[in-house]
Amino acid sequence: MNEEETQQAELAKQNDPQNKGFKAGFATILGEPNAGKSTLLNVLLGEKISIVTPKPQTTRKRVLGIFTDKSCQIVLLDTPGIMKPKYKLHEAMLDLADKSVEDSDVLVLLLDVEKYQKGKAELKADLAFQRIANTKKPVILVLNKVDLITKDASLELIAKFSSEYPFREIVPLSALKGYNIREFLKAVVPYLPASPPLYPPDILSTAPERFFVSEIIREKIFQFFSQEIPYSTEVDVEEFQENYEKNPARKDVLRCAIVVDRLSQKSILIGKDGKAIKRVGQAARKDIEAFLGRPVFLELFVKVKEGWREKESSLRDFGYK
Ligand SMILES: Nc1nc2c(ncn2[C@@H]2O[C@H](COP(=O)(O)OP(=O)(O)OP(=O)(O)O)[C@@H](O)[C@H]2O)c(=O)[nH]1
Repeated sequence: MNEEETQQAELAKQNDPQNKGFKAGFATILGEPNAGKSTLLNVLLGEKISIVTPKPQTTRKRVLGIFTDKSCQIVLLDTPGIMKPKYKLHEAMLDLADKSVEDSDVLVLLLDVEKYQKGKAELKADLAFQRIANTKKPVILVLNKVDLITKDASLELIAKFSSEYPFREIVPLSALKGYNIREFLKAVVPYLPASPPLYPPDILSTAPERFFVSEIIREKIFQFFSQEIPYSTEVDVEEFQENYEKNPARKDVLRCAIVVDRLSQKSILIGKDGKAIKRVGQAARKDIEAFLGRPVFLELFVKVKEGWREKESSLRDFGYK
């Protein structure tokens, strides 16, 4: 669908009397790094649209995931994991999270229950909770990863958290196992305003394809490199030639820069005889082709932008501002 067709579909829907009783609105998912926000978003949408890795802080920009069924549309705002800011990059990420909160009808606080069982951690120490503790918006608490604790432990936590804050609902679930996802939807929908769909029902996200391309490459870097490399890296899709649609004998061409923070990181990313970057490229190309549903030629190269995480201009270029 081109932009004009999308707008027409939108208008047609707004005038459709069958939309009576429909609810639509924005929900922001907040949690500390690794709580499972991206996993939840992906299971809700049934497609891998937010990157998931076992390392904390892999989500940086907010992804607009859109869940639509017969009676509702939930526009999900995925926020970066809430942490103590160390770099300007982190401050910009937290500003994005605050902006998502402001734009929401309902907030979803996600906790990793394993951290909380047997009094190991306290709700008031959770950085995501602190960020929204004074909000007037309705907050739904999601206890994620209940597959890792006993039923009794999960009931104990529900009782404890409900005495600590007036959560509108508390939903125990497992995003990874897909357990209790329906309950989650049922908890969110009452807090959405009566409204026709805000977006056409067949789209899952408003982010452009090049965004997903860079996210997939970033995911591979997180998988294949350790220590500070992934956290110092940004991926910039410099060229996206869409050849395949016009001529299926020609692949789309993607030229992407992996931007690093320091010169010493460049040789690590490239690896001996270019082996490391080749591995990233091969794995990313496979996933990009699966995501786009067409063959691509992927060219990766490394660029050094000294101290980019601290520079206002670089943060703006990469869309954090
Ligand atoms: N056992 C279990 N593991 C889970 C569950 N949900 C997520 N995980 C795992 O927890 C890790 C972090 O999940 P993510 O979805 O990337 O977490 P996130 O909150 O988006 O993390 P950031 O991107 O760092 O903000 C991954 O290894 C997931 O597989 C769950 O319900 N049960």
